[in-house]
Amino acid sequence: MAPKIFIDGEHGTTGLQIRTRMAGRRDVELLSIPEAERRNAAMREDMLNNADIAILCLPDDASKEAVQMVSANNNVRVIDTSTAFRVNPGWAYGFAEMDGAQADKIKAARFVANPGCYPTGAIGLIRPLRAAGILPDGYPVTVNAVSGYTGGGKQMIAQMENPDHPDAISAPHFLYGLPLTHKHVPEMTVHGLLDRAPIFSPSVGKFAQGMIVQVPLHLDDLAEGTTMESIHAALAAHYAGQDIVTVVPLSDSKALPRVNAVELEGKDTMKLFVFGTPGGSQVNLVALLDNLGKGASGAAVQNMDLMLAS
Ligand SMILES: NC(=O)C1=CN([C@@H]2O[C@H](COP(=O)(O)OP(=O)(O)OC[C@H]3O[C@@H](n4cnc5c(N)ncnc54)[C@H](OP(=O)(O)O)[C@@H]3O)[C@@H](O)[C@H]2O)C=CC1
Ligand SMILES: CC(=O)N[C@@H](CCC(=O)OP(=O)(O)O)C(=O)O
Repeated sequence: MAPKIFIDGEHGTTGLQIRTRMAGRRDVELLSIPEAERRNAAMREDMLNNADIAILCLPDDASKEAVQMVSANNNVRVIDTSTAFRVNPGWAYGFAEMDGAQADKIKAARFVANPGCYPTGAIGLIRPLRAAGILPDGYPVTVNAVSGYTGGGKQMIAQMENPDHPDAISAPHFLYGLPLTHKHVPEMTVHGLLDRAPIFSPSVGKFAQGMIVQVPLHLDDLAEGTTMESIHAALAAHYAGQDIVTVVPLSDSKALPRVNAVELEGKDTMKLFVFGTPGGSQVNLVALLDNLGKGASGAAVQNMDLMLAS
């Protein structure tokens, strides 16, 4: 019998994209409730407890309630796409490529926390350099990023697309998270293996799906002898043997005049770049992804497939 999957929040931005990715799959059975009943707690509880895997695409508080609804039922495994459980040690962090053991942890887990979109890029760049001893303790890491507006869910989509919305946003590009306390900082710190929280400055552009995450570094303050080439080699070695996270060869990135935030729209992969001048003293590490692809829905489906393979 095909495993049963219930997407709680299936009519929201992340949920809809997961459903689209599952369309036509015969190896799983999708449980569903009508859009008008999406907040019907009794129906949701019933679906949640009849699923083999429940994928939660809800705000944090609703995710916590949903986990309560299934906590006593060991037959149900959970993938949560919210921020609620990402630094909870009882949950496997759903970024399979972040180190060699992570895919097996996800396969075996009952509870999997899908990463945030920005942390996917930031951790993808930082963690291999911490693990290789290139990025030393105490380094003042900064993370600057731009996201497509779908990252803000149904509410921000309406604000950006409907000029008559009472809180319409007309800016083509804006900074937010200005108090520097964005909810993704703990996750970047813990899973980036950082001993010091990064300064994180997010922004949104007037495009639906896409994301650029930048981590600029001074080579003089890294492990002795670190070069642009050695950083690239460490990233390339870390991500060898799979094709979801790729490290763009230096010979290719050197020839690029610009990086297009929407290049990977609709894709579930991530590209990493090392920019700078050979022999120079600085590099800019860049991650390119779709906030709803590897940054959310694509990662959730990848995690579901790993769990089903166990
Ligand atoms: N958008 C993105 O790029 C990313 C989103 N995420 C995370 O995914 C989760 C979902 O976000 P997103 O899809 O963007 O949000 P949306 O607002 O687009 O969708 C959320 C859905 O959940 C429903 N919902 C809200 N509260 C409840 C409740 N109490 N009970 C049942 N259903 C409820 C909403 O219904 P209603 O329409 O009635 O409000 C809506 O259908 C969030 O935790 C978000 O942080 C993670 C990574 C990236
Ligand atoms: C553009 C935008 O608003 N982005 C969201 C993050 C999207 C994401 O990764 O979702 P989680 O809430 O699940 O972490 C934000 O900054 O809150």
